[in-house]
Amino acid sequence: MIDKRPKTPREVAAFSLFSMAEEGAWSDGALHHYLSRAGLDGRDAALAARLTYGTVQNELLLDWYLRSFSSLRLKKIAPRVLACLRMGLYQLILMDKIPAHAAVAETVSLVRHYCHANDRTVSFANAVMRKAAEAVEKNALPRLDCPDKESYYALRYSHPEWLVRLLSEQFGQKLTERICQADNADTPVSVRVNRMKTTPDEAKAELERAGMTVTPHRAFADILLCTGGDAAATEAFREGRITVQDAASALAAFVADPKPGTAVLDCCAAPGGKSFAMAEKMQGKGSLTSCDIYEHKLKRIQEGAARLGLPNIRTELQDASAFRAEWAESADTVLCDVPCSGLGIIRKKPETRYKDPDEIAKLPALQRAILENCARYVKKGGTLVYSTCTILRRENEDVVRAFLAAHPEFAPAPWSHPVCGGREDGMVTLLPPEHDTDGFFIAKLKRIGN
Ligand SMILES: C[S@@+](CC[C@H](N)C(=O)[O-])C[C@H]1O[C@@H](n2cnc3c(N)ncnc32)[C@H](O)[C@@H]1O
Repeated sequence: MIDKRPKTPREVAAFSLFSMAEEGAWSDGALHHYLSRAGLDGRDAALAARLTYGTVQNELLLDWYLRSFSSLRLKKIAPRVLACLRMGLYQLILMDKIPAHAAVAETVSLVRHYCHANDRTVSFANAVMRKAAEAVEKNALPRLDCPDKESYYALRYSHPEWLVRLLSEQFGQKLTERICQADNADTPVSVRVNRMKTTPDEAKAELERAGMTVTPHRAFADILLCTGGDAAATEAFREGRITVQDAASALAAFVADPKPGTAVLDCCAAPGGKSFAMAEKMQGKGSLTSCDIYEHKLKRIQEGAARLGLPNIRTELQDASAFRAEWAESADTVLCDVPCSGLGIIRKKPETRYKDPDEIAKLPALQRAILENCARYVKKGGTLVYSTCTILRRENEDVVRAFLAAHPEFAPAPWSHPVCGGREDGMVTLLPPEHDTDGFFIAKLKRIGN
């Protein structure tokens, strides 16, 4: 992280982008870090967030424009300078409230002060920004001429073309465009109310008193959507009356439906969101074993359980693809919330879209191995839930269908919820523009027998 304390929204955004480029930081983590150091007021903090996320969300489009204004190939531009120019073009081309002279002057100032730039580099940045400002002013930006709709969506909404083509095959062109749009929209922070400590009405009033605008989720009573503040910095959060969780993730716990006093295994549990929701449904009674393959992540689960007042969560370091003989047929409910491409949560983590597609293609084999292994822990008559935060069929229905074909002892278990209605085949793919949730997949299966 950069040592200097940022003082302005643009400095916060630029430092966040530098940390992403130089240290592989996540956008939300870097932004949170620099915002906490800057101590900006609410409006400036919102501007810093918009500049950071907007630049990442539109990176491919901004680079496409940049190529027509830059005398240098993008590969030849130093990473910090490139980040500043992208953010500058974002303000000029895609934001409507920033005066052009401010976007130009502030970008050049960032390059001069924070990019180890010599005079030539500063002049270069100035020339790029001035050319872009002139094109915007004369309404003479280059047109996005693309050979087909998929390549247009890929450029317009800065999604990799391989992803847009896969989504288009699965969902059709219209819905694919809406998914890409939703991925770039401002998203409220979603919190789930801990019913063991408060009610949705009380939590809403408390968050409003803390200055936030709070809207209950249209179909999920425990979920409140918050804007205008940091829900995780409130007393309600610190004292465990709320936790940050999307409706889709909370829905997975609802679907698992663990009863008080039963034995539950959460195989890929960190940082613990679904374990917490399940433990609350169990009213703190029974045993919930929350496993992860990374020891340091178990601490996050323990801290969350303590904050929320959930005595029945126990953590275990365990590889979900490796068999633990003593756990065979021991759990009433098993949740496999497997590692996945994360392509359903682009609206929260915009850089997820730029992950290596070759790495993503390897995931179904691991997901299948985890499901196969953890299914062995389900008691006869027990429940197995498989979930991901991706919307790619090959990580979702394909994994579950292959599993069911090989395991006649399991069958789909129907369920229903106002978020998505009745699911006769036990499965749902949630989409941000349709369900007001993250993109997500949930499948509920039952082990046959008593
Ligand atoms: C999608 S996240 C789980 C999110 C979590 N269920 C929640 O609701 O907060 C997947 C988790 O699986 C863990 N993981 C990855 N490979 C694993 C494996 N082979 N066995 C167990 N956990 C694994 C990751 O460390 C990560 O914490």
